[in-house]
Amino acid sequence: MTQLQQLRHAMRRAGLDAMWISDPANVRAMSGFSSGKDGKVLVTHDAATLYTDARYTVQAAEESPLPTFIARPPATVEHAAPGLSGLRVGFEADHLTVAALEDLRDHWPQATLVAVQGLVQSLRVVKSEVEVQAVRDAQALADRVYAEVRPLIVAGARELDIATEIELRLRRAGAQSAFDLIVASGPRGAMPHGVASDRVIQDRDLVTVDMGAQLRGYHSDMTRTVAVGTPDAEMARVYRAVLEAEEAAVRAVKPGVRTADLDRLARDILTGHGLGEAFAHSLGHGVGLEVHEGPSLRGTSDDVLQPGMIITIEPGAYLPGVGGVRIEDLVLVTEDGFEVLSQSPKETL
Ligand SMILES: CSCC[C@H](N)C(=O)N1CCC[C@H]1C(=O)O
Repeated sequence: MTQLQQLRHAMRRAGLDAMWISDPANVRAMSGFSSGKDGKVLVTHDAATLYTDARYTVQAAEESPLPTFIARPPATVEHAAPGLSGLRVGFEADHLTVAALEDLRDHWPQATLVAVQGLVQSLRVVKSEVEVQAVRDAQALADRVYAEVRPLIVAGARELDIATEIELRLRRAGAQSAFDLIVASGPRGAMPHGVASDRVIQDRDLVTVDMGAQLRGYHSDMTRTVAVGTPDAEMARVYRAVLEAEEAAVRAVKPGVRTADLDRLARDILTGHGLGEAFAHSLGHGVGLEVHEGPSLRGTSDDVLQPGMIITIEPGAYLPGVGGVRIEDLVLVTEDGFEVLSQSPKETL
């Protein structure tokens, strides 16, 4: 079943006659149009239309099988209005701005607008073979770039130099960075989102490199923490604890497992090493058209692993004023277990 067919089933279950899709990743998922932020999709039970403007006439025709209406707002919503009279139309409450909602209300007075959350996203958590291949290719590229750049992580280099090298190599390969590159050395390692700064890497630093490629719209995500010279004994201990938690959580990945239980497993190991408080975020997340998408590997999540999900396993320990460690793999949930997509070597400290 295509994602569009799945969406129509989901719309029926939610009592919706139509769905106005504005979230860029959802626009891309439903239409194939890659400039999702400048597109909208209207799906009813018997039609689906892509709306974008004249800057994208050629691109939309090349990328999307959907009939396309080229116009700028408000002509787009005016075009849709007659067909929506008397219908219950869902909109994406976690994306549409208040102003855009007001606009829909003004132009579709005969429709009942229904706030919907996560409906299209839920159809994206299990990946098709084509999607898995796209993420696989993105990760393979990231692994290659990491191997090229790892030797440059030495005392005297700036975090920004490392990030620039990674970015340049991704660009040359026709991809781009999946997010603002995290290169956090020494005490900056205590920042889970420590994007590369002009700090000069010092001997004995641990350096956390969190990187991903975005290729054909799909993302990868991987973290390695590396040592420059001989690290402090306490940080080496923290590294081994995080590695133990990461590897144990990866090994536990299989269909039917609750993601909250995976988070608990990693957290308990870190707690056993006195690092429970230092693990300041969830164990991971799904990866696909967005770098952060479902399922959530949060302690409070009700998500359950299914074959075809692609997730990160990324425990960390962050010690303010001292430093930090994070180790992250990108993992495909298979029919009987898991496959680790990220192949870059991890250091033994
Ligand atoms: C801004 S994208 C960050 C990618 C990274 N791998 C990641 O997902 N995380 C780093 C810290 C925890 C986790 C997150 O929840 O952001």
